[in-house]
Amino acid sequence: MESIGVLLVAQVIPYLEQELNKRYNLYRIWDFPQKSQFLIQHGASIRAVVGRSTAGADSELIDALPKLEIISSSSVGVDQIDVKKCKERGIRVTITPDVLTDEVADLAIGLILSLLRRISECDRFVRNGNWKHQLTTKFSGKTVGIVGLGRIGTAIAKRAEGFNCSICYYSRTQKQESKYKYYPNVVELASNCDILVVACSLTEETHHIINREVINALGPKGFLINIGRGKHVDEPELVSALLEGRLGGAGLDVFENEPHVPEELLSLENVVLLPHCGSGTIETRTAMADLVLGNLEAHFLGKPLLTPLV
Ligand SMILES: O=CC(=O)O
Repeated sequence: MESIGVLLVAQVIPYLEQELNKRYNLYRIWDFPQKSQFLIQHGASIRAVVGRSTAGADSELIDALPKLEIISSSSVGVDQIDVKKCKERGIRVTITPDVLTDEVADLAIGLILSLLRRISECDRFVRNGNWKHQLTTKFSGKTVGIVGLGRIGTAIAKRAEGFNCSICYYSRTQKQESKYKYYPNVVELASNCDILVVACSLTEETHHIINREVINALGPKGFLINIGRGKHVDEPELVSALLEGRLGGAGLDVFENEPHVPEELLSLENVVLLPHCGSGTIETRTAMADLVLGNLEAHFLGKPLLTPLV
């Protein structure tokens, strides 16, 4: 397999990069300052692309790789991949579902606790030599509204139940098997919960699903948690709602234009800001890497893919 050309389009954990390098003829896109030059020289030898949540393969890249057979992404989201084009061209797409569900759900609960109990802020007090006691907000028993009751949304709901929270949700269609209260639109969900958690995938329909109306419905005592994608939220609207006190607070693992974080958020104490690290544990990133490697191996040996999307 050493002769198979594989293009790595994003930095991944060293283990994955080393394994890819051992097994394939690996090209790292960042080694070539002129991407267009790289594509002219090597585009025709690339049979696989490996990406992650921050970079995949858009239509332009796919067009420049005539021999591309498979895109193996170390992520559950595919918003960086032109999936429609892959279907048209018969290019397989694999992702890393399930192995990261617990991690992302754990982080959502961590964000909720940090935001409501102001754990990050209190830590900053103590580090600065202050011993300030302030009253915060209780999490146990609150109503948690979840946008998108898929694998991750369900795992968050289960964890929140452990805090005696009432759970409600919005998704495109009501889940008949779910015991949680369903709202047919996000504004109604936001009006009826204390903490709104965004856990759906990013599609054209869910782009800016959290808009001014939703934020206002959540209100000055409401909290927004986003562990999905930055583009789920109309970020300028979120920033002005926080500055104007129309929203109680926000816990954000993702931003609209990563790694850019709106300047205004940096000085607010009612926000917790994380660098898109939902699945970022050694255990989970290693499991994701193994799935990427396993999918590539299966493909090139002509075996069934482990976690195919397309
Ligand atoms: O953001 C993380 C993922 O899509 O896996």
